[in-house]
Amino acid sequence: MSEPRQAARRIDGKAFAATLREKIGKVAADFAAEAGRKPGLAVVLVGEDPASSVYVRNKGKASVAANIESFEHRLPADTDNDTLMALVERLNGDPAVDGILVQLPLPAHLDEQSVIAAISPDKDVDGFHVTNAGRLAVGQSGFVPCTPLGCLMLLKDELGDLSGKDAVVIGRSNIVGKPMAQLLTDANATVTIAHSRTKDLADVVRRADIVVAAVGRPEMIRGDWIKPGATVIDVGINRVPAAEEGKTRLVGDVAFDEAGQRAGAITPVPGGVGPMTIAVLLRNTVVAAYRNAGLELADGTL
Ligand SMILES: Nc1nc2c(c(=O)[nH]1)N[C@@H](CN(C=O)c1ccc(C(=O)N[C@@H](CCC(=O)O)C(=O)O)cc1)CN2
Repeated sequence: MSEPRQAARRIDGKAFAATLREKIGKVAADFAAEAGRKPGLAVVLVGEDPASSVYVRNKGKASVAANIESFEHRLPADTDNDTLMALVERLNGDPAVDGILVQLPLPAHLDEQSVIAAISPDKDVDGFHVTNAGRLAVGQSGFVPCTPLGCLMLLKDELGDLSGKDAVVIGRSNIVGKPMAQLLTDANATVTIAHSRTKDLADVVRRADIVVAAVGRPEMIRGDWIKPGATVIDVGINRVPAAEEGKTRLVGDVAFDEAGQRAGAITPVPGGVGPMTIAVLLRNTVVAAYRNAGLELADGTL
């Protein structure tokens, strides 16, 4: 009789992100000594979505702790497109602002695409502007979206070289799925992008050495879909009812306990990919500051 598999290694994104933020803080301090000012990050929140408010507050706190100037702009939920665009234009022209981020999702009456398009590509630290998406697609340096870049950092830390690995990315959003697939391809993995119309999804996942789940459906990826020893990166952050009446809890897109019996390593939710999103945002802001000030940041520093 075979022994039951040992539980997977837990990839600690929270600890990895803390170490990265510390390093970013030192590089930001070096920048300030050289440029005579701190790197600056402007975050714009429209409305009062509770989760978005928390993320924006956390971005401000993390910026300050990493020697980055934080400019927070909170606008009422009924802000119109022209007012938001005017603020973005003002931030584009502000020399103290190196990075601009408009927190998503925006209220339904606002046009997300036109707002993102209005951000200067050189200040687009979210990496959502088509110019930066295009730069990533053709291998030019630009800004890479924070969540997929954070996932890649965790994967490289866990596996080292990704060459020749079979990877599946479940989800094809512009913010996570597509850039993730591009980053894995650039790292010489063989990549499949799966989505809601993929046939036999479980079989596609079973072939993968690397699974990145970004579908936004609680615990959709089951344990018996996971190839033994695979590395599983769970991007999902889903709030579901908890056992205790009236309470909620967070779960990922992967059934963590089941998958953890087969995977070699797996990110938890919370404490996996989520904290990397903010750490990489700070990293992109410091990189933007160096570029905008025309100063040299040695390759591989961050
Ligand atoms: N303009 C942007 N909007 C949004 C982005 C983004 O990258 N740019 N990503 C998400 C939200 N997000 C950052 O904005 C974000 C999500 C989750 C976390 C995080 O640390 N999550 C924790 C759990 C937090 C909780 O208890 O709710 C974790 O996973 O451990 C950070 C940032 C959508 N919008």
